[in-house]
Amino acid sequence: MGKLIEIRELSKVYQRGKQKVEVLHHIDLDVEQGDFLALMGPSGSGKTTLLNLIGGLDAPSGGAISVGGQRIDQLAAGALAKWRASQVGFVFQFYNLMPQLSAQRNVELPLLLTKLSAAERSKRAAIALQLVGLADRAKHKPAELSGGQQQRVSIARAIVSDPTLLVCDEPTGDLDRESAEEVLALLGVLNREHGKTILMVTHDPKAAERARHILHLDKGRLVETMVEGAAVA
Ligand SMILES: Nc1ncnc2c1ncn2[C@@H]1O[C@H](COP(=O)(O)OP(=O)(O)OP(=O)(O)O)[C@@H](O)[C@H]1O
Repeated sequence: MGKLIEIRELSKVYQRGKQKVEVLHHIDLDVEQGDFLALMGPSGSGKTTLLNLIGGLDAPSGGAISVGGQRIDQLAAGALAKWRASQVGFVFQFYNLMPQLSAQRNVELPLLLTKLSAAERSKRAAIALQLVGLADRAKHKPAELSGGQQQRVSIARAIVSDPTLLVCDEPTGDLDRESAEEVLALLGVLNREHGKTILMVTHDPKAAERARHILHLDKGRLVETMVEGAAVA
């Protein structure tokens, strides 16, 4: 399938008062197109930081990140935002839906940044909601949906722009087992049948088992895993 993500010598330093704290230490990682990668590790090990760098939400302190051949660490803020809008879908633990908007309108939101007509936006959002099994909930507001349904709306929002990469930060962290399984099954379908490359941070070993590979981060370093084809470069 080929390589989608190439990370070399990636580091991230946060300034805390006068102190510098290096939370990622020279990370090397390759991710194949079509992979489904679970990222595990203790609290504070840098998982969210790494995910946000790969998704272009934050800039590294050093090193290189290429996604689809594009050096995203070298893009200026505006170009990075454009890249992100077209290439990455984000799924968060607490859904981050707009409470006053219907499911349909929430899913349409990323398309407001495009030149698509209102009719086309509406059509694409309806298709995305159908794909996550919530066509009949399009008019509901988030408060009128269960946690699992809200997370599926947020997944519809993440895929509505047809991005290559889905970045999921503890997507099942706020869900009961049954809803978590539904969300994981949906991510599996998006990976296998729609070719989405998925990076998922999780604390849940059952969630991690649904991925193709599991990576462990410890104190800002990737540690080798025993899983087949471990992707540490
Ligand atoms: N904006 C920031 N400024 C300063 N320090 C930060 C910032 N963001 C994160 N950190 C620190 O970086 C370290 C790694 O944080 P990160 O959120 O990436 O860890 P994590 O592995 O995702 O943790 P958790 O599992 O608890 O979500 C932590 O020590 C955290 O306090």
